[in-house]
Amino acid sequence: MQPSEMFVGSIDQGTTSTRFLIFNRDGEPVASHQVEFNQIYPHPGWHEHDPLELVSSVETCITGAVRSFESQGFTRTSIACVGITNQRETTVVWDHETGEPLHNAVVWTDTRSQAIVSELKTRPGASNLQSLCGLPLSTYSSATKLLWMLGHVPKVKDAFERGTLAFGTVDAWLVYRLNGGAAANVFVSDSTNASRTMFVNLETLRYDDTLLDFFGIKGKIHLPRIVPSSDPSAYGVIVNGVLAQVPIMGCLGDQSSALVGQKGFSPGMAKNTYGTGCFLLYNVGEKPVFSTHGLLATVAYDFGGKPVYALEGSIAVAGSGVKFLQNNLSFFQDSKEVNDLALTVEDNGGCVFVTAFSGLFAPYWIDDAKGTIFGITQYTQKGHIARATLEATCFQTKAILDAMEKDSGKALSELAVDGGMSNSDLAMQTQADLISIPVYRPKMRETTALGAAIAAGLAVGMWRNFAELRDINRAGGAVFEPQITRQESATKFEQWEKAVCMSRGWISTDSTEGKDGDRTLNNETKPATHDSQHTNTNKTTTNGAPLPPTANRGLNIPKSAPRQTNSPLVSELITSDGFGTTLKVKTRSAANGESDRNRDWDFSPAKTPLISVSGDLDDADEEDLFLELRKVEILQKLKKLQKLKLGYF
Ligand SMILES: Nc1ncnc2c1ncn2[C@@H]1O[C@H](COP(=O)(O)OP(=O)(O)O)[C@@H](O)[C@H]1O
Ligand SMILES: O=P(O)(O)OC[C@H](O)CO
Repeated sequence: MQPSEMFVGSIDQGTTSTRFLIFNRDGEPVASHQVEFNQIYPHPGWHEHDPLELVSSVETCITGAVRSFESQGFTRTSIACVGITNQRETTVVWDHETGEPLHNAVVWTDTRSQAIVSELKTRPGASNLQSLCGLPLSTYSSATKLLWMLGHVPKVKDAFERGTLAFGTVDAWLVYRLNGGAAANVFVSDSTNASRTMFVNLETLRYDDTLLDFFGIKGKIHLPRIVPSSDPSAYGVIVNGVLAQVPIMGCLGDQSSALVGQKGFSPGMAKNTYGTGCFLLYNVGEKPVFSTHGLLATVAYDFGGKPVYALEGSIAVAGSGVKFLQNNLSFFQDSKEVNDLALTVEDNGGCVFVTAFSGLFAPYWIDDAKGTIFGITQYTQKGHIARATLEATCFQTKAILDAMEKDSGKALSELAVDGGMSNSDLAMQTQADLISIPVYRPKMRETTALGAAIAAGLAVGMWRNFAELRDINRAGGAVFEPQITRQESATKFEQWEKAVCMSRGWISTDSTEGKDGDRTLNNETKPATHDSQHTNTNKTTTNGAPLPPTANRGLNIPKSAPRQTNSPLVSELITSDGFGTTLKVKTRSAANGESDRNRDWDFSPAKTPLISVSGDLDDADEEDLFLELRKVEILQKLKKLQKLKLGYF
C-alpha cells in the first residue's frame, strides 16, 4: 500500500471516555466513535474503573468508527495500523496465568494511598526518588496505588505471594487484552507510560532496582517490558473484531500524545491539554530536567532514537470540575453549557473555587487540600461558581508556567491548548488574561488521538519523518489575546494563592485509607455512575489540626507522621514584612517537658519555592516546627494581603 492510500486508527482511552478515530495522511479524522464508561466512586477520594469495561469500550469504539468509515466508501484493509493513547498512572492488576483482572483499576485521581504516601516519605531513600524517576511521592503515581492494593486486597496479595501478579498501566492492559490476553502474553508498556509508575529510571528508561527495592516489589511481580512509543513489532496485533490482524504500532501516554499531536518536537515548545485534568508539557530536549519548583520530569516521547523529555505541570481537576457542576450540582445537562452559564455574570463575583478534589497537584503538591469555594454571599449565582470553576484550572496553569519559567529560565511566548475544556472560549480567554500571553487553539482538537496516530503512522511508513507532518492541522486555529493588564492578572492570582493556602489542613489524614479491602471487582463494589453520591461514613474533620508537610519546600521531611501532642508555639514574629525575613520562633515541647527555647529562622523563598529553614533541632522538633512555620507562612500571606489582625502572635 502506498503511504497516501493508508489510514491509521487511534484508540484514545481517556479518564471519562474512550474513542477511536481514523486519520488520513493529512492528519484529518475521517471517522470516529466515542463512548463514556462508568466512573466508580466507592468512597470519598476513591476513583475506580472496571478494567474489562475499558477493553469493551475500546472494542465498541473500533466497531462504531470502522462502520462509519466503511459507510463513506473506504475499506477497512486501508487501515494500516493502530496507535494507542491512554490515561496515565491508572493502575491495573491481573493474574499473569489467567489474564483476569484482580481488582478494579485504581484511577490516577484516586487519593486512597495518602497514608501510605505519608509513611513512605519517612523511609530512608525517600528523598532520592524524584531524582531517579522524575516524580514526587504522592497519591498520583501508580506505585502507591499498587502498594495500597497489595496491602488491602486479598486476591492481589495472594497472587503476589504466588508470583502470578501482573501489574500494568492502561496501555499495557489494553495491548495485552487486544492481543488475546494470557495466550499471546504480549506484555509491554511504552516509555512515556512506564515512566509514570515510579519504577523506572528516567535516564535509562529501564526498571531501576533502587526504586523497585524501595517499594518492595523487586523480583516479585510481573512488569511489562518497556518499549519505544513507535515500534513496528513490539505491540502485536489486534486478534478480534473488525480490525482483526491489524498491527498496533504506536503507544503514548495521553499527555505525551497531545504534545506529539501538537507537533511540539523542538525544545521550548509546550502544550496544555484541558481534559479531565489539565497537563502542561514543555519539551526540554534529550536530557531530563529535574524541577526544583514543583514540576515533574517526564518522557515526552521515545521514537526509538534518543528519547525526548518534558517538564510537566499536572493539574488534577479541569473538565472534571465542569462535570462536577453538571453531575453533582445539576447546573446544566452538558459540559459545553458551562460557557454560557459563566457568561450570565460579568465576573466571579468574589468567588474562588479551589477544585482540590484530589488534593492539589503541581506546583503545590498538597495531598490534604480539599475542594473549597471561598467568597460565597447572598449575591452568589450559579454563573459565579461556573466562572470560578473554569478559573481554577487557569490559575493553576499560571502557577505552573511561573514554575516552568523558573526551572527553564525561559518564558513561553504562546501557549498551545487542546482537550475538551479548551472548547470553552471563555476559559481560553480567561487563560490568556491570566498568563498574559496569547493562547493558540488548533481547529482540530483531537490532538491526543492524533499523537498516537502519528506514533503508529511513523512506524508503518505512512509518514517518514517529522517534516512530513508540518502542514497537519495548521490552518484555522483560534488565538486568544490577553485583554487585561499584567497588574490586574497579578491581583487576581494573589487572591487565588490565598485561597490555596486556606484550602488545606481540613482533614488531617485520609479518612478512608484501609477500609473495605476485600472488595475486588466492579460487581462487588457499589455500582457508581455519574450521579451516584456516596456517604462519608468516617469523617475525621479536626478543627485547628496541624498543617501537614508539603513536599519540595526546602526542608527535610522528617521521619514520623504529623503529631499534635508536641507542637511548639510560634510566639513572636520579629519582622512581618513578607518573605525573606527573620522569624523568631519560641518552641515548647509539651511531651518531654523541655523549657521554652528561642531560635531564629530564616525565610528565604528566593532560594526555595516557599521557605527554607536552618537550625539543629532534632527530627521531631523540626517536623512540628515545620508545621507551625507553614501556618506562619499562611498567616503572613494573609496579613500582607488583607492586613488582617489575626491574633495569632
Ligand atoms: N465545551 C466544553 N466546555 C467546557 N468543558 C468541556 C467542554 N466539552 C468538554 N468539556 C470537559 O472536558 C472533559 C473531557 O475532555 P477530554 O479531552 O475528552 O478528556 P479525557 O480525555 O480526560 O476523557 C470533560 O470533563 C468535560 O467536562
Ligand atoms: O484523562 P486526561 O486527559 O485528563 O489525562 C489523564 C492523565 O493522563 C493523568 O496523568
